[in-house]
Amino acid sequence: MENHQLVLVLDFGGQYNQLIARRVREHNVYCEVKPYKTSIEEIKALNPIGIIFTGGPNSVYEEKSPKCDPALFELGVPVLGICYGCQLMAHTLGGEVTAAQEDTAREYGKTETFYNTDCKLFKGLPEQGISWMSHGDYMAKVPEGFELVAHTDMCPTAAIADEKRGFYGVQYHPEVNHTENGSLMLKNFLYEVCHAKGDWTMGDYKNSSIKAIREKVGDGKVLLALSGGVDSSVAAALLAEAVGNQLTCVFVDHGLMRKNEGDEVEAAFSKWDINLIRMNEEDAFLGALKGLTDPEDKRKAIGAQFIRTFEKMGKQIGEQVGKIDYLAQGTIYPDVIESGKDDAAVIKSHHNVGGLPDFVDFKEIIEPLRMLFKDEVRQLGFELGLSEQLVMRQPFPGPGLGIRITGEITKEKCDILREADAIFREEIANAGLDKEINQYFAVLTNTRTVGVMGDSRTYDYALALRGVTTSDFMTADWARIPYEVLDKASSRIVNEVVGVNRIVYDITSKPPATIEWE
Ligand SMILES: Nc1ncnc2c1ncn2[C@@H]1O[C@H](COP(=O)(O)OP(=O)(O)OP(=O)(O)O)[C@@H](O)[C@H]1O
Ligand SMILES: O=c1[nH]c(=O)c2[nH+]cn([C@@H]3O[C@H](COP(=O)(O)O)[C@@H](O)[C@H]3O)c2[nH]1
Ligand SMILES: NC(=O)CC[C@H](N)C(=O)O
Ligand SMILES: [Mg+2]
Repeated sequence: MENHQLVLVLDFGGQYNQLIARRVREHNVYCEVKPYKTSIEEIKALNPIGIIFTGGPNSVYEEKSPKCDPALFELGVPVLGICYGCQLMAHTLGGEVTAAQEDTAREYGKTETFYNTDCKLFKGLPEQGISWMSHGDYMAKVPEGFELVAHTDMCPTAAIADEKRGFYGVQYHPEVNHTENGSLMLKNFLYEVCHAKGDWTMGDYKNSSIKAIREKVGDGKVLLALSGGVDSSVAAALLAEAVGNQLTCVFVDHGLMRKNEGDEVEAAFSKWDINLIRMNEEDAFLGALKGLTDPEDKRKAIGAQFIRTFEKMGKQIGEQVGKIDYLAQGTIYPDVIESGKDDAAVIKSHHNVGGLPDFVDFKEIIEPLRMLFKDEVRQLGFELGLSEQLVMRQPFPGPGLGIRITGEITKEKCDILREADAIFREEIANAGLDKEINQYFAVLTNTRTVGVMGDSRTYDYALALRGVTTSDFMTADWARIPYEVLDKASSRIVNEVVGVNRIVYDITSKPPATIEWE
């Protein structure tokens, strides 16, 4: 996004890093998160208007803890350090950080904090408020040139500033909601200190993406993987606007779709002015999954089969329209992060990122939404004129029922799950809860349990129902679905679906669980 000002977030392994990026973008400034190891050359090339250091689990005085290049402080670019980032700045510039002693500060949670509102960071804000703390280390000495600009009862160094050089550090977490006015403190850093123009809006993003796609693709041809979900539909609308009929969309019916999904997608997109091809690949996908039980193996098999199908389609379509160089996908930021980008742990390999095979037979993969969060994608969808019904759909993962069946995947299990899931979704819709619950579905466990039906013993699958509320799908809470709705869904499923004799409801949040079971 070379047309926008950029704030760089350097990631030291904190828990709230994505939240920092969100907050910055909410203030209309484009922001990217990069690993702390990013070289000084790369940072210079990015030309950021400001740099934010995140928190992190380490202690700066330990030899092996992540550090930054001191040259970073010579760039003339303002820096805001948060928690570990603040301690690192102090440590690097000649201050001293130690483990907190009993009479100094070890603070956790909501803490009354006093601010010096002459400092730019706190300009126009109240002198007192709650901040969210999470630290066991303490800045015993702050570097030369710095002043103390906030304190708590326990901690004299709740915030430090060297306003001349534009360096600020806060011991608390301004990015979390628990910090009163935290978002406005970040805004002050962006506008008062970094002099941001506020040039990141979805309208701008749309226009500059369209321009960038046109420049890249020229008169080349693009194959877009269209699932009918929110992300790829928004990507399709963007590409259609950018390159018109140089675009062909392929919808793969992999046999792991929900009930009637294939027909619905085909019907919905037949109204669009795009070339759409529906491809039935059930045998290929179920074949690739045969005998696999480990979730990561299954995800990787599905990811690889997707690409093989796209390559096959690329060749076939290429014979009619000319060679296809580009494969486009609706990959979004959480897909990238959760697949273990940079130093983050691999949670699960999303089929379109970590599940990609090593070799992909296209010149390039185009992913115009790769830097966006889900709600930003939705905003872009509205900007492109897509209907609310499409933009606000609940997400459906690319591997489909493949990650909702534990153990080996067979056609029989897919059929059982399809029926049960359709009933659950119907009951949620009947209860008018389909907008409130952000994602809801059934999961077929690999556990069979004993039941009694019509006076005889059954030994069938236990099925789980899952419903979550979330805005960004990075964290989620389980939905408090009324008992009557669960009751209706449960009794209908055991009565109508052969092969299921027990229903459980999943009451775990994310973290510690994830939304999908695999
Ligand atoms: N059945 C499919 N056919 C073609 N492409 C697919 C299919 N399933 C997934 N993809 C590709 O993989 C990408 C990632 O899938 P994902 O489910 O995250 O996104 P989505 O389906 O577009 O949106 P949503 O998250 O709302 O379901 C999609 O954007 C699309 O490019
Ligand atoms: O396209 C996708 N390919 C995948 O491999 C994949 N894995 C999870 N998801 C979806 O991502 C969101 C977060 O899910 P988890 O909490 O299970 O990681 C939820 O919305 C999941 O449905 C996927 N989507
Ligand atoms: N949240 C953080 O960044 C913690 C920083 C450091 N590990 C401390 O305990 O003080
Ligand atoms: Mg999807």
